[in-house]
Amino acid sequence: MPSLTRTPTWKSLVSHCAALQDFDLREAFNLNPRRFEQFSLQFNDILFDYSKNLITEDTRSLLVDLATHSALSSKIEAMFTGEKINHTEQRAVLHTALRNRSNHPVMVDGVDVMSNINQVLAKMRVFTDKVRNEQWLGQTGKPVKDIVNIGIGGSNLGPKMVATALTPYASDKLNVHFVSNVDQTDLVETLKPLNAETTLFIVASKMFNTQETMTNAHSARNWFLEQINDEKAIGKHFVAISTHPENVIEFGIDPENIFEFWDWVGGRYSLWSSIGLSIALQVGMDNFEQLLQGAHEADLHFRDTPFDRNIPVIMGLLGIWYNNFYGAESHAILPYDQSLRYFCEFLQQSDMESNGKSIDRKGQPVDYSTGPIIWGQPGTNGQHAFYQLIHQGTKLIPCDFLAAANSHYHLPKHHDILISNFLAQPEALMHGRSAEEVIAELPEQDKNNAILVASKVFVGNKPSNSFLFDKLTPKTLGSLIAFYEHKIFVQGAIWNINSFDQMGVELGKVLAKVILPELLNDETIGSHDCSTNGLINAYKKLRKADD
Ligand SMILES: O=P(O)(O)OC[C@H]1O[C@](O)(CO)[C@@H](O)[C@@H]1O
Repeated sequence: MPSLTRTPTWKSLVSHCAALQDFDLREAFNLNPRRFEQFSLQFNDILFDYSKNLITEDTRSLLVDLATHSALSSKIEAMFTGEKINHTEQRAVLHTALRNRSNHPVMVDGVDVMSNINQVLAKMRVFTDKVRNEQWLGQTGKPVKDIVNIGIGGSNLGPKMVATALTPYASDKLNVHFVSNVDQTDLVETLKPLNAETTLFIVASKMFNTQETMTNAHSARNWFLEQINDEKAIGKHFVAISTHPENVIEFGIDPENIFEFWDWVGGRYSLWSSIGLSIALQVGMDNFEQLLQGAHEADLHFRDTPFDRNIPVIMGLLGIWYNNFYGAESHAILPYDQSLRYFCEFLQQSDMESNGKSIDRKGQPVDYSTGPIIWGQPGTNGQHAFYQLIHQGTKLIPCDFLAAANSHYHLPKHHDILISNFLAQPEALMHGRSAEEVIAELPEQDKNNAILVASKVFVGNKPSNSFLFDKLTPKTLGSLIAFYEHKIFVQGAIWNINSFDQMGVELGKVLAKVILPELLNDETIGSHDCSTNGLINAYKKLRKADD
């Protein structure tokens, strides 16, 4: 098979992009009043408007051709049916099975994984009901008030994002906290207001040997035992989630308190598994299952819908359009929803750990750009921080805007103000403001001030997608997350990379293991390059001065 960039479809896209150099979105909307209908899709309560993109019908057809010629359909099937598409680690990739509410069998190595999945879901239900109904009592007979999820990466970002997003569904008897950083500030400041008698720790780690999580878990255990000096009490205050129960038992957690998952669940795709226990405790198992249902329906859409009407396929293709043909380096995620304040952080891991790769599936260096830099934060805060650069800077930054038509809260005016901004920003990016428009608006004495006029011009023609949904319910959130997961899949499939390993996080960990013992003595270190030696030795001096 020729390299991606030498395929006829790729070459057609290169020529098409060159032919579109003068494409003007304002003109496209003026000429075609049906552009919104042509380039928007409805899925349940989610409206996906992608009409404000630098595309024509031909662009869409060519991009769909690219997907077709990249064997996207068979790659999707391979994922859903449990083929070991994570070939470097010889693993299936089955987060879709975790939310397979149809219960149709999904086979891995000849075994249907659905029965294990359902058993763990049932165990989660029993446990969460007990805790939420105040039947799970701590060592001193008191019900749980605070839950501390200790985990990092996928064992933190997904649960933290969803638990935060679904706060309106939260039990008012429980507070869920997340500790991830090995920086002691995280644990110390989280535990400060808590009482061991009413605290439940969830140690969440796929491998159960991750340095940050294990260090935090041991310190949490010490904090607990300082207050309740009884090893036996650990069983009532510590539960674990892992694919490695043997490591959990070694840590000292009761085997009864282990919630299992499996090596065919990638860390960054694991919130649907027992890693979502903190979510289920916060919002209840019925709501957790609604989250799964939303994702499942999005999975069916992704698997069964023709590419030109398939939301995650279109999202992935548009990303490729800008990344590979316009040289865009990043993609902004801009939810107009404070509940989604961790959505971008979550997607940074999902996307960048998945598609931050530079070799193809055969181990050959790629000659095209792969995963984008994902960044952003909730509107309207972002508007008062970095939108200046999106509007008037030199870089092309495709944006995703997301908003719910209905808030969970009812203060007068707030939501309409929020939504007016959600609507105005994509319009401003697309429409821009010409020098003539600027001059028309300026007072008479400034109309000839060329510098002022130039500084107020917005070139416009900047692309964005908008997602508008009814309300941020568990089900809608499940669908949105699944769309983004599948968008990442589509791009990885077309770039022909393995989106499901993460070897790039290893080297730093290995080197830190070499450095750690060097910090534990007072000797001057000379075994690294002079910069690293200099920093280590400076740290040791400063640390001593601090003592
Ligand atoms: O759940 P674990 O095994 O502690 O791993 C945490 C995170 O570390 C990584 O392996 C590397 O950052 C992630 O993929 C994973 O989500």
